Amino acid sequence: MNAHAPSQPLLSLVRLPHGEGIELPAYETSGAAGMDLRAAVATDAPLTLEPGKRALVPTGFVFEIPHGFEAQIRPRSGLAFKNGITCLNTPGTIDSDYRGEVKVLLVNLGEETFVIERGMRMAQMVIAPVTQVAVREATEASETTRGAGGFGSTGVR
Ligand SMILES: O=c1ccn([C@H]2C[C@H](O)[C@@H](COP(=O)(O)OP(=O)(O)OP(=O)(O)O)O2)c(=O)[nH]1
Ligand SMILES: [Mg+2]
Repeated sequence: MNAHAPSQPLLSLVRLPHGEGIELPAYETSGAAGMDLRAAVATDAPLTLEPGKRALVPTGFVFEIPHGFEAQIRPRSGLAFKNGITCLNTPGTIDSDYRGEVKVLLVNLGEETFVIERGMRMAQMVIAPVTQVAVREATEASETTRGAGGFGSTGVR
């Protein structure tokens, strides 16, 4: 389901040679927040991820994120729960001006070796609006009730 309504921001994808035959990212259900990303590893060379090891897994695409948005690469909860596979840098940040291949930094926090095969839905991507702020240096910050309290200052109950 990749139909484009005129008011929707448009994500353009440029397929790389090793992405040939990989399905485009898509929302799996009508209310899905994320689109699943598939692994563009070679069919005859699946990626073996030993416990404790990490790997940068290709998606096979250059993404042109619309200006004013970012893509956040996040783990899939099923892979995390069943296999201990997660994204090391979650959420990974894809800038709207990035024109390289999007890759997913997976890490195996499980006890078993995990094999990533071509076409496997390995992670998901959420497109989110970004606000770029103006920055200035100031001599003092405004007063608040919280003040400098943090890191558990309000308790747990
Ligand atoms: O999971 C990720 C994270 C990043 N990137 C790409 C797209 C992103 O726009 C670029 C830079 O990412 P980031 O800013 O997180 O990395 P950095 O270490 O700060 O590198 P740079 O100095 O290139 O910004 O790398 C990915 O393909 N996958
Ligand atoms: Mg950066």
